[in-house]
Amino acid sequence: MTSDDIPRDRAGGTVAYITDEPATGFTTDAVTVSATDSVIDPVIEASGVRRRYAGGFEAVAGVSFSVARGELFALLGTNGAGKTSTVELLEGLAGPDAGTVRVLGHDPFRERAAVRPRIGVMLQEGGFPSELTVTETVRMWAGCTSGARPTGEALELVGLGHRARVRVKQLSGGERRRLDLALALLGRPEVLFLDEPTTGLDAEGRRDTWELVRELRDGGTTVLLTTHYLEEAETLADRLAIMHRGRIVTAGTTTEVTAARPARIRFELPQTVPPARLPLGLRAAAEGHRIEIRTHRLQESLDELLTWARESDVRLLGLDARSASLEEAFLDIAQSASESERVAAR
Ligand SMILES: Nc1ncnc2c1ncn2[C@@H]1O[C@H](COP(=O)(O)OP(=O)(O)OP(=O)(O)O)[C@@H](O)[C@H]1O
Repeated sequence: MTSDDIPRDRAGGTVAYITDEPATGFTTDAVTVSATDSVIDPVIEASGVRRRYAGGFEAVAGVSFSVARGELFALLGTNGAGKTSTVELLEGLAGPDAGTVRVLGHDPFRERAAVRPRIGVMLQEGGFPSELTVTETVRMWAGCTSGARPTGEALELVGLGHRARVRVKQLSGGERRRLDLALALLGRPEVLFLDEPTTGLDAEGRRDTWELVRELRDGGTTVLLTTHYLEEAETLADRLAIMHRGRIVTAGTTTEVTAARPARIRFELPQTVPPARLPLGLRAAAEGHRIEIRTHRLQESLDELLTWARESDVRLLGLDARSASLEEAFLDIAQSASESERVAAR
């Protein structure tokens, strides 16, 4: 890497990469990752699944993953990556154009009657009759659900007990999401599909929902979650997959997904200390006093930096060192995907 390649951060400082590290970019156009390895007792299985819409656009282009009983699996992805299109196949709302889908050992589309009573579905948009009250809506739904929970219990579960008599049209966006969740939980499902369950919820509502989802998972419910909130996936998911343009480009536990990304060390040098004085292995371009170092050897790099600072009597201002987050991994994927698309378009 030459100094011309060194990107500037938003604060106008310098980003230095430890150069003897493995490449971290993804080749999202070429890679299709399978997340089916070593899953014992799979409850949800997708194998080589494809879905094409009218006009021939392939929204799901060969997706494979499995979810074990009692596991919480998160499907993440860029906008339009194909998450909802995939989940709808698992929910039995459509059949795949190729590949196989199994839920609780059945084809959810062809054997809908065997699967539907055992799953709970929270769609991205519920669409309730707006004139009914919250209670009437739950009762109506309970009429089509075998072994439904009592209405009050379902509403208390999602923190809507105090809104029971309110008309649906008077609920806030966040309250409607909670009502959606109450309906998905009515039949005490073995498998729960949650499509962006906390969109529109405030911070407290989001945390309450996380708590509830965690309790359900701990009670043995298998959960497939799609979300745009990376913190949500990081907090809840046992494993996750990241989709882009119809394919899974990386999958695993949060630790596995972030392990390949470099950690960051940030600090500011006093104005009297030029960056060129940094040890050779950590040296940034000789401009700017805000330094960001990316490294795959966080402990060694930090050790080297702190030793140098102590021996040179230099105070590192605002020192911050952290491993890669899921958000960074995600942004890495989105960025390298756009770059490979730009190259392909040339
Ligand atoms: N009924 C449809 N007909 C044609 N194209 C569709 C249809 N539904 C979705 N698509 C397209 O398929 C692609 C995948 O959409 P999908 O909703 O599955 O993505 P997503 O990952 O859930 O997106 P988001 O995160 O933005 O909700 C998008 O390009 C979308 O425009």
